Amino acid sequence: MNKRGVIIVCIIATLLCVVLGANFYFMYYLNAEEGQLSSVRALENMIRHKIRHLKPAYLNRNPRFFMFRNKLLKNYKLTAYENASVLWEIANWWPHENEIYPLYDSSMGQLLKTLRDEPITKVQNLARGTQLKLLMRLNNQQKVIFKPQWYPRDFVVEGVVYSGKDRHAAEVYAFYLGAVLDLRWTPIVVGRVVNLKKEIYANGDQELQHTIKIETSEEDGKETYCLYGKCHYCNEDEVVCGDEKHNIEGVMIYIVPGTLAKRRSPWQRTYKEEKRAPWEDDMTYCKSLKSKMETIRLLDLIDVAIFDYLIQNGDRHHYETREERVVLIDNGKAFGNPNKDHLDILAPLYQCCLIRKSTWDRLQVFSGGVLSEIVDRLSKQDALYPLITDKHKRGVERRLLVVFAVVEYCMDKEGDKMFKTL
Ligand SMILES: Nc1ncnc2c1ncn2[C@@H]1O[C@H](COP(=O)(O)OP(=O)(O)OP(=O)(O)O)[C@@H](O)[C@H]1O
Ligand SMILES: [Mn+2]
Repeated sequence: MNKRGVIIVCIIATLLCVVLGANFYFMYYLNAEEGQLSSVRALENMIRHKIRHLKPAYLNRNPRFFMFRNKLLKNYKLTAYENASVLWEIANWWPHENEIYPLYDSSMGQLLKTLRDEPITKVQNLARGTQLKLLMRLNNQQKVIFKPQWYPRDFVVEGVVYSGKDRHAAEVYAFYLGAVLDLRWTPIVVGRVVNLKKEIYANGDQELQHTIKIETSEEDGKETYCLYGKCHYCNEDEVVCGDEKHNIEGVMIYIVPGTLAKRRSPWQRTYKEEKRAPWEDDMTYCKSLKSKMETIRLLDLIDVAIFDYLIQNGDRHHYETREERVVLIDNGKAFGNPNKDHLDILAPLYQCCLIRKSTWDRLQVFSGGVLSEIVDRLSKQDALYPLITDKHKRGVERRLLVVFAVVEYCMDKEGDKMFKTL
């Protein structure tokens, strides 16, 4: 070969290398991505398969349910009381670690009634968190947090899982669901219709009054009160307005006594639609967590994942702890879209394949349509009943089956060692 020939061969070889190299590089990434994608898909297919072949015990009513039903209904029944102060004092002694209230206590029904009936004596904006909320004082004594209604029950929040504003009634639902599942880690919450003029504006401090717009109709002179409040996302164009009697719906959230610490969730989303978090693509994500995090904390977070999956709260970017145990504060972003289930809220369960034995036993008590039914029965007394639409109720049942299916999938993988008693 002459010199020119050698140069041409070299150029061709280099070009080939570059093209092939780039191609291999590209193929490598394609495969890696496909591998991750297929593992998420494979899991979904596995769950689909498991759901089709669920044992009848998961689909039928569990006779053990009757042992719980009457006790629950009795314990949470709104009951007349004499002295609200005494009840508040009792309830403020209740919390122990992350258990906010006792399993059964004759004061519970009375406490619920105080939240419904006691006079609101002072109101101010509460600029904690990012959404509109108020701090209210009941009968010059007990402080509660108030979150107002933004949407009617049948409003479908489109978009990503954390879209939209708070769904006030979800906070009440979460309280009763926690009670039923024995995850008594939520604040005590009661729905209430409140008068924006006579109860909020009239008892509000100056700063709050400045965040309420009063408009008078030129036609009939009728006033409309609209609150925009003070918070990160608050602005004058997004308001909660009273009806013709100035009433608004909202929820009274009992303040959890003690110190809460806020921590970043390991399964936090990026909150950027174009950017995915590591846990979203890595099915082995839990492996490293298991060595970094105490098992009890991990088990708490798995309970939280099941709870959040049932109600479709995909916004637990941080979780809060009380005495080193996880509490379920802020459940307002649940029940956004009844037509869509976000399986990835369950990632802590299917990636770690661990669950507290007590949680697993408890979930099975409420199989066969009973879970949504008992929450419905309990919440019948609430001022906001029905808390959710029938479509959302069916969603809760559908997702409970998914939880059963995922646990079955984990049992195949891990056997009985997936159940923990911590
Ligand atoms: N019932 C409660 N008892 C004690 N503290 C509470 C209670 N509810 C809320 N808080 C405190 O107020 C903070 C804000 O409340 P919350 O998380 O409900 O607001 P948010 O506007 O939804 O916040 P974010 O936008 O971060 O989700 C909480 O982080 C918590 O520290
Ligand atoms: Mn929130």
